[in-house]
Formats: sequence, structure tokens, C-alpha cells
Amino acid sequence: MTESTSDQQLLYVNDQLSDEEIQREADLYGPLTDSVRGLIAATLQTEVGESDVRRARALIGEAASLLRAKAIPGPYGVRWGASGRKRGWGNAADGLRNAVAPPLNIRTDPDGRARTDFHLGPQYEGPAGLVHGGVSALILDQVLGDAAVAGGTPGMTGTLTLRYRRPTPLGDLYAEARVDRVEGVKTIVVGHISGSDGICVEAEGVFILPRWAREAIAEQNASTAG
Ligand SMILES: CCCCCCCCCCCC(=O)SCCNC(=O)CCNC(=O)[C@H](O)C(C)(C)COP(=O)(O)OP(=O)(O)OC[C@H]1O[C@@H](n2cnc3c(N)ncnc32)[C@H](O)[C@@H]1OP(=O)(O)O
Repeated sequence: MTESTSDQQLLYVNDQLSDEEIQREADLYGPLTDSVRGLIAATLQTEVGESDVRRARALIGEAASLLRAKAIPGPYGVRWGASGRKRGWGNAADGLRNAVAPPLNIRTDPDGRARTDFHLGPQYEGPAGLVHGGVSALILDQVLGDAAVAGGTPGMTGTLTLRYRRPTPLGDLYAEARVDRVEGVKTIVVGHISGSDGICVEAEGVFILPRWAREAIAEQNASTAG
């Protein structure tokens, strides 16, 4: 195992928070994240005068100092509470505490399906009035990955193949994914994003349970059997 792999594994933390504590945190930080999303859109769209822009900068700086007074030093990582509920709240695609993440609320089924209705505002623009192709890839990577997790065969994205069939409009959109097949440590998932005119982007992903996770599971199984 390389040093960076073991450093990365330190970011998987079981912090034993109760479901009530997790919910309290979600109720506190979720709205903060939404406020910052609103700020990002306002920063993009504002046409106020120079003095108001300068005043807004000072207020934002004050808010950032307030929040930084007590903060974790690096990435959020992935945390589990006492009941096993997982929080990837720093995730760039759907982290509850990450204002960069599009506002996805992905629902999953244990048969290996995931879906989400979502809205992309002006901060996700690529071509004029249209969704940036990289943003579509980000969303599909997450939705397909969540389908693999829901089906019980999680993995890191090994390969993600996209076909941009028609321009994706900003606004109300839908994405879904399903596990197509499992081949050993590889889970092949297919999905798409659609808008009001139909499917805009199709995706196929190969999600692979990494070697270190396979070794950890094998060690756990050996110690249980022994
Ligand atoms: C707990 C999990 C967290 C689960 C987390 C859930 C969140 C999901 C959503 C977030 C998704 C992300 O952003 S993930 C971040 C982006 N992805 C990454 O950074 C991955 C970087 N790459 C890697 O870490 C690695 O290369 C892996 C894990 C992909 C594969 O490494 P490995 O595990 O050592 O693989 P290895 O033993 O050589 O090969 C196993 C099998 O996979 C095939 N294979 C190997 N690489 C690839 C590949 N890129 N694309 C296709 N197939 C591949 C091999 O041919 C072999 O097939 P066969 O001989 O068995 O047929």
C-alpha cells in the first residue's frame, strides 16, 4: 500500500455520532450550504454599483473569518455514525456541506438504481445557456456510483464513458442510473441525464472495488472465520 493510499484511508472515519446528532448537523449546515450557493449565483448575476460590490466583499470576508475561527484543517473525508449512516459531506458532486456541489438529492433503491430531479442555475453554464459538459460528467459519475453502492457493489470510478446526444439546458433536469452487470470486482452501471426534450447525456461507468478495499475485506473475513 502506498503512503498516499494509507493517508487517504485515514479520511474514512467512524465518529460514532448518533442519528439525532447527525440530523442536527444536517439541519444546521445544509441551509448554510444553500446560502452560499445563493451567494455564488448572486456573485455571478449582480449588477449593483462598485461600492456595494466592495461592501459585499467585506461582509463575505467577515463571514469567512467567523466560520474559520474553528475549522477542520483539510478535507472532510467520509464519516460514519453509530448506526452506520454515511456522510460524504465534502463530496464535490453531492456533499451536504459543499456549496460547489450541484443541489442533488439522490434517491437509491437496493436493486442498484439511483435517480434525482435537480435544478442547475447559471453557475453551471458552459455554452451559453447550457450546462457545462464537465458538470454533466460530475453528476453522472456520482449518480452511477451511487447506483453501484445501492446495489451492494461499491467502487471507485475506473472508466466513465459519456455520449453528449443533445445540448443540456440549464434549469430543471433529471438523472437516473442502474447497475447493468457485475463482473468480479467491476460493476458496470448505465444512466443518463434528461431535460424536457428527452435524453441529453448517456453514460456508462465501470466502478472497481480497489485493491486495498478488497484486501481489507479479505482480512476481515479471515479473522471472522478464524
Ligand atoms: C470502498 C470504495 C469507495 C466507494 C466510493 C463510492 C463513491 C462513488 C462516486 C464517486 C466516484 C469518484 O469520483 S471516484 C474518483 C475517480 N476515480 C479514481 O480516482 C480511481 C483511480 N484509479 C484507481 O484507484 C485504480 O486504478 C482502480 C481502483 C480503478 C483500479 O485499481 P486496482 O483495484 O488495483 O485494479 P486491478 O486489481 O489492477 O484491476 C481489477 C480489475 O479492474 C480492471 N481495471 C483496472 N483499472 C481499470 C479502469 N481504469 N477501467 C476499467 N477497468 C479497469 C482490471 O482489468 C481488472 O479486471 P479483471 O481482470 O478483474 O477483469
